[in-house]
Amino acid sequence: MISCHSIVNLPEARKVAIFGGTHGNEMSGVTLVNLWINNGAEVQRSGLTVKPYITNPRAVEKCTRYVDTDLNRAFTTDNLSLPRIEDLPYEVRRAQEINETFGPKGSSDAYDVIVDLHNTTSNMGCTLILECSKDHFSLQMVNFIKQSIAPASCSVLLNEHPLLHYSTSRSVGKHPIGVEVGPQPQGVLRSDIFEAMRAVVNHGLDFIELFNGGMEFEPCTVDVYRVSGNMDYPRDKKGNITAMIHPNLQDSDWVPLNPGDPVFQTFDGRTINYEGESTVYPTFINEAAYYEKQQAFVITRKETLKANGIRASNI
Ligand SMILES: CC(=O)N[C@@H](CC(=O)O)C(=O)O
Ligand SMILES: [Zn+2]
Repeated sequence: MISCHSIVNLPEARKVAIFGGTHGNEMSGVTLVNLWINNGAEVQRSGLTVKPYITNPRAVEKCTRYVDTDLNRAFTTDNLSLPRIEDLPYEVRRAQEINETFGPKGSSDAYDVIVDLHNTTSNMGCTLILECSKDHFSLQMVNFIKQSIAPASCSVLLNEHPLLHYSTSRSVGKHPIGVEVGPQPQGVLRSDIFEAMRAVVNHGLDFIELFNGGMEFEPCTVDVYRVSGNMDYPRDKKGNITAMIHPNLQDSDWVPLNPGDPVFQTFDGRTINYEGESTVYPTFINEAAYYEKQQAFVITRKETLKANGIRASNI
C-alpha cells in the first residue's frame, strides 16, 4: 500500500491570546493570566505576540461566573452587531470590545489562536475543547499537547452540535481552543489543577513556535468525544430538581455509560437509570454552573478524527 503523506500549507500563527476569567469564579485561569500579565516571560515564544487577557474583569472582581449574562454565550452575530448603547448587558458590551480587540470574528484581522482557560467542578481532568472537526491546525495542536503531556492524559471534547454549540469568547479567534480542567470548586485554587492547566498552555505555545519555525507535523488521528446531547435533572412542576447525580455516576466523567446504568438518585432513595439506546460517554457531570442551564451532564460519543499534516506556508 502506498501511504499518503499529504502535508498542507497553512499561514503562520503570529498573534496569540490567552484568555482567563471568561468565568470570574474559575480561579486557575484567572490566576495564571494575572500572573502572566505581571510577568510574561513564561509565555513568550520567539516570533509570537502572546497576549494574556482577563475577559470579564467585573465577574473576576466579584468572583462570580458573570454579572448580567454568560460571557461564553455572548459572541453571537446578533450581539456583536448591536449598536453600542449604554444599557446593554455588561457582558454583551464586553463581547463587543473583545471582538474589536481580538477579532473581528471571522475576519483576516482576527487573532490566530485564542486559548481560553476554564475550570469545572466535574472530575474531567485535563480537557481540550474544540469547536470544529475540520480545523487541522487545532487538531495538530491538540495532538502535540496530548503527546507532550503523556503519561498524563488529556481528553478532547468536540462541540460542533447544531443546537448545543454556543458562541464562546475564544470564537473570535481563527483557531479557538478551550482548556477545561477539573475538579476544582468555584472560587477555589487547587495546585494540581493550576499546574496541569499551566503545562497545557506552555505545550500549546511550544507547538505554535515550532510550527512557525517551519516544523512539519505529519498527518495524525485524534480521539475526541463529540457532544451529542445533554441530560437535565428530574424536576417537579415548579422546576425544582427531585434527584441528584447517582453515586455511581458522580466523578465518572468519560467512563462509558450503558443503557440501564444508574444516573440519578431521588431524595427518597430511588434509582433512575439511563434510558438511552447505546453506550455514551458522559462529561461535565454535576458541573455547578450547569444547574441553571438545566444540565446534569453532557452526553458524548467517541470518535477518531483525521488531521492533515501541516507546515507553515511562508517558510
Ligand atoms: C464549566 C464551564 O464554564 N464550561 C464552559 C465550557 C466551554 O468553555 O465551552 C462553558 O460552559 O462555557
Ligand atoms: Zn468556564
